[in-house]
Amino acid sequence: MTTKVAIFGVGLIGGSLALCLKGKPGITVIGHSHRPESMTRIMERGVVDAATLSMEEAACDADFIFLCVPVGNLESYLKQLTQLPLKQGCIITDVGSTKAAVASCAQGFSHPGVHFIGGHPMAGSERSGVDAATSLLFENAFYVLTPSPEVPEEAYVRLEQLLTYTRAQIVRVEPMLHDEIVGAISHLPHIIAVALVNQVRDYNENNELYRMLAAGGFRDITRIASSDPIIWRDILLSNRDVLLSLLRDWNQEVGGFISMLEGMDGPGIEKAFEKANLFRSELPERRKGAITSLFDIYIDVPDHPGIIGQIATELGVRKINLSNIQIIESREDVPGVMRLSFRNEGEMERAKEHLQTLGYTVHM
Ligand SMILES: NC(=O)c1ccc[n+]([C@@H]2O[C@H](COP(=O)([O-])OP(=O)(O)OC[C@H]3O[C@@H](n4cnc5c(N)ncnc54)[C@H](O)[C@@H]3O)[C@@H](O)[C@H]2O)c1
Ligand SMILES: O=C(O)C(=O)C[C@]1(C(=O)O)C=C[C@@H](O)C=C1
Repeated sequence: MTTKVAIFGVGLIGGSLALCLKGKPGITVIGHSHRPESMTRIMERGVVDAATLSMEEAACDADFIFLCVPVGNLESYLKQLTQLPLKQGCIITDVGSTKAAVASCAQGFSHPGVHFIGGHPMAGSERSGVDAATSLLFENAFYVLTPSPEVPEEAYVRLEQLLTYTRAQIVRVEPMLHDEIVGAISHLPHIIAVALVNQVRDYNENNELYRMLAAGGFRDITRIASSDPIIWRDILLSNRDVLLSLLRDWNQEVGGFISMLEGMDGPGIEKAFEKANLFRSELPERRKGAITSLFDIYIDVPDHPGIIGQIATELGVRKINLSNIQIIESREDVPGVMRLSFRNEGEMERAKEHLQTLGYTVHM
């Protein structure tokens, strides 16, 4: 029996999901695109089994429908879908970065025998489009599902099972709570990054040295300022009330620093850094296998062609078996981080020791 998965919006997230599912036993992935140019591109990249511009063709007979379009388009896609003859038992889900708005909109559109379950993979990138898609995107990340109480447990479990191919860890959260939390840990940081870049951009108008000297700290905190404007316009507007409240709190945080500086409050500044340092060190290690028990190390590497081959050869000659190797967040002219995965602790420790003797900085 074939499971048909339809993906509407085959960009970064839709394309990555497609790559996780395509080729898996009994699964056929069909991509829907709203523009002929992107349809050609998704076929060229080979992320789906078939692609179509027709909503009906993509949706008809689908067992699962993933809406991977900007948040501002979700309502219109849902509306159009519910007017189509969908398969009994079909599960419609989305990947939007806010959950309350789509949940309330889904309440309004009923389709007998079809269930809507909101979703949000907590993984992404500042890049967008199908060219940035990768099957590894969700590995070990959290994947939030926000089913309403009416969704039968059987449907929830079916979606959860399909999502095991992403290798993400599923968590169930109420839509509004999701928006409050994700507002603070994702949406507010995007606003801060953009505001900071624009502040420095203004100073740079009068002095190019700002741009020239911008180094690690500025780049680390502002990577996400390069995110897609349309995607983020929609996210921020959709989580407006939460963000207004978070921004007021943020003003207080900023005000705290103003007071400490005005009052030459050294101990206060120290305490702020200590508190932040402690909380940050307790964040779950995003890249470490919560599900798989991979043994990973991270090394800083120069971003130049051939570096993967070089490291693999170094380990190969010492008969240290790698199970995976990946460059993470590789950016122009700054060191990239390479993740090396091993099947057991022994191999990992030997690799760590050897790479350190070669002068690499190794992080666990
Ligand atoms: N970027 C991230 O880090 C991230 C992470 C998790 C979830 N999300 C959510 O995933 C969804 C897709 O984001 P993405 O990063 O994959 O974006 P993307 O730009 O890479 O992909 C969006 C896709 O939607 C298609 N699309 C269909 N109708 C459209 C329309 N009317 N206007 C614009 N595009 C349209 C585009 O062609 C494209 O294929 C968004 O809802 C976003 O909130 C994003
Ligand atoms: O890593 C990034 O670039 C992201 O922006 C990913 C990120 C995040 O803020 O953590 C962005 C939006 C999502 O909805 C989920 C994840």
